[in-house]
Parts: sequence; structure tokens; C-alpha cells
Amino acid sequence: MLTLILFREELLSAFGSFTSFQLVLVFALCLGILLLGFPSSRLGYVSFDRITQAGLIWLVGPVGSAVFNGLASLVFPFYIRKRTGQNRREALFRAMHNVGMIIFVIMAGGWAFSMSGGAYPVRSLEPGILLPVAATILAMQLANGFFVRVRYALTHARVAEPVDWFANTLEPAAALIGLLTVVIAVNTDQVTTLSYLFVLLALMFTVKWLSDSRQRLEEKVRERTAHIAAQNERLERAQARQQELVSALDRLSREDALTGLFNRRHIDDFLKQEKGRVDRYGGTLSVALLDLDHFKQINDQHSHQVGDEVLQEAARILQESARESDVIARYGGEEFLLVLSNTDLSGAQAVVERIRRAIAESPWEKIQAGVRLTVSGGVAELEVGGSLDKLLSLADQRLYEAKQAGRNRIIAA
Ligand SMILES: Nc1nc2c(ncn2[C@@H]2O[C@H](COP(=O)(O)OP(=O)(O)OP(=O)(O)O)[C@@H](O)[C@H]2O)c(=O)[nH]1
Repeated sequence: MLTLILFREELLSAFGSFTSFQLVLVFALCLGILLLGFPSSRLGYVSFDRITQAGLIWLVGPVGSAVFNGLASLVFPFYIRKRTGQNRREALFRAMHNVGMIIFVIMAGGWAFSMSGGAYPVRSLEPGILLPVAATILAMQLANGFFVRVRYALTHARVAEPVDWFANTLEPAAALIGLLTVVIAVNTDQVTTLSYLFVLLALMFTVKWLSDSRQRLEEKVRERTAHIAAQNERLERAQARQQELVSALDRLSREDALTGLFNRRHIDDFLKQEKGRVDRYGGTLSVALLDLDHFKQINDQHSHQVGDEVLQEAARILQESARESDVIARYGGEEFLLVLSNTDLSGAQAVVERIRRAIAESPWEKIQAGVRLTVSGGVAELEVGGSLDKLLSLADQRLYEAKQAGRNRIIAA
């Protein structure tokens, strides 16, 4: 408004010879070019608005250019308000900001044009206008950059791209198209000018369409990527859970439910593994088979329940009295197998003797009055080149001998 009042004379002289159709056409062109812009992830909104900004400087001078481009910039944010999700206040703020910037940039361009000897309208592309045209474009770029920087400084925002080659190529290129448009408009009849404008707008529409399609495609790719990432995360969580379940199942499948000791399956595997180690690297390996004495009587005289408790307590004593490196399993009903790695016969005998004593001396009465328990055992050491079957049957044979010899004893030879 202020520009309109202050520069009334200039405006009248600039547009005095224009028909109202031409005035409407110029405004439609200014607004149309803004509407044919497209969103860019790096620059926000990209449009070829330099065509009309610079073009109108060269056609009617900076004041006329500022009025038409300013009006278009004022209307434009309200046009795209719905798409950008802005409310009326934000759109108004954006409009004021855009108008301010555009007037500033156009005035700078116009000033540089006349200071470097340019006179409007530019009628032809003769070499003499090269300098004023370059000065206009440069001044507009500098004014634009300055304005953006001041705004960023005032709003404490960070400049994303201080020197953007894309913007600095696109805008001067658009200004040159503006120059061509002016020369065509000045030198050709209305039909030719309109045909040219039609082709120009069609080209811009194509660029916008391509860019919008790319934007939509990128959006789709982003959505899909996020979807896949979420699915992957779910899958990884499910896999981790599955792994936990597999580990828990594996543990359960190797454990005896009543006593919590390893079961026969586990100790058989472990024994094979230990034998492999001895065969390969040498060393000693001993086993002990332990069997609770007269256990049937506990079941018969008391109850199966008491028998279970005795088994659990015996398992606890076994684990407590053995060394940490010894592996113990419930091998049968009331039979236990100990695998003693890196232990020779006498060492194994000492460990198992300690267990025998601990069981014999344990206060079994606390489970049930009248309960007493002893254990018999056979110990054997793996011979060089000997088999596991032979080792276990030797331990079993010695266990039998211990039973025969009166029980509550360990036989190792
Ligand atoms: N309570 C209970 N008893 C079991 C379990 N497994 C095996 N038994 C019992 O253990 C007893 C083993 O008896 P026998 O093999 O005759 O041996 P024993 O009575 O210990 O006599 P010796 O081994 O000769 O000293 C049987 O009565 C089985 O029923 C169990 O899980 N719980």
C-alpha cells in the first residue's frame, strides 16, 4: 500500500500504456509462477519467481515489479494455506515476510540496474545490456542472501546451506528467462507473446509435476523404510524371545526336575566331551557312581514323598561337598554320577569319600523321625586309550562291590 501511494507517479508512467488485460495477465503470471513452484527438502519452496521479479524490473522498473510481485506474494501464502497446514496468522506472517523480502530484493536489483547504466524497457539482447543485467542478477542474489541471513540471525535459526549452488543457479537462470520474456513481449505481437508464455508455463508445469512425483516417491520410500524398520525390530524382538525360550528349553531338557541336578542326557554328552579333551590334550579324568543305600526302605517305611525329600537333600549335599569343577547328575532313580575332570583316582576317591561322610553324618531326622541314609560308591579313572563304556562299567562294578562289602563305603580299586 505504502509503495502504491509513495510511487504513484512512477506506477502511472510504468503502466500507463498497459491495457487492463495486460495488467491482469502480468499479475496472473506473477501468481501463476509462484503456484508452479514445488517443495524441496533442502530449500523449502522452490519457484521460478525471479522470472517475473527480474523480468518486470527490465520491463517497467523496480517499483512496478515490486507492486506486482509483492501483491502475488501477499496472496500466495493464503492460496497454499491448507496444503502447508498453516493457520491464518501464520499465513499472514509468511505473506508479510515474503513481501518484505521481495520488495527488498527487487529494489536492490532495480538500483543496481540503473546504477550500471540500464534503462527499461530492455528492447534487445545487445551486448550493451550485459553489464546492467549481470548487476541486477548479482544484486538480487546478494540482497536475497543478506535478507535470509538477517532473518536467521533474528530468529536464532541456523543457516542450513550458507551457499546453495542449486538456488544460486536456478535464480539467475530464471532471471535470464525473464529477460528473454521481456524482449519477446516488447518485440512481438500479443499472439506470439501469449504462445511463448503458454509454452513457458507448460515447461514449468512439467518441472513441477516431475518434482512433485519425485517428492511423493521419496515420501513413499520413507514410509516403506520406516515400516520395514519397525517390522525388523519386531522380528528381532521375537527372535531374541525365541532364543531365550530355546535356551530355557535346552536347560530344562538337561536338568532333573526333582533335584535340579543335571540329568543323564547332559552328563553323557559332557563325559564324551571330556574324553575328547583327554584324548587330544592328555590329562586325567575320573568318574564316581553313587547309589543311596536301602533307599527302597525309606519309600516303604515312610512315604514316597519322604523319599523325594531325601533325594533332594542328598542332591544338595552332593553339590555342596563336591568341588565347583565337578559335574554331578542324577543318573537313575537313586543313583548319581560324578564326573571329575583333571582328577586322578586318588583325588576322586578323596572327593567322593568326603561326600559319603557328609551324607552319613547329615541330620536326616529333620526330614522325618527314623530316617537314616548312607551312600555307596565306585570310583574309576579313564585309562589311556580306554573307552567310556569300560570306565562306567568299572565304576559300576566297584559300586556293586561296595554294596556287597556292606554299603556306606567307597571302592576305588
Ligand atoms: N521317592 C522316590 N523314590 C524313587 C525315585 N526313583 C527311584 N526310587 C526308588 O528307589 C528305590 C531303589 O531301590 P533298589 O534299587 O531296590 O535299591 P535300594 O533300596 O536303594 O537298595 P540298595 O541300592 O541295594 O542299597 C526304588 O524303590 C524306587 O522306587 C524317586 O524319584 N522318588
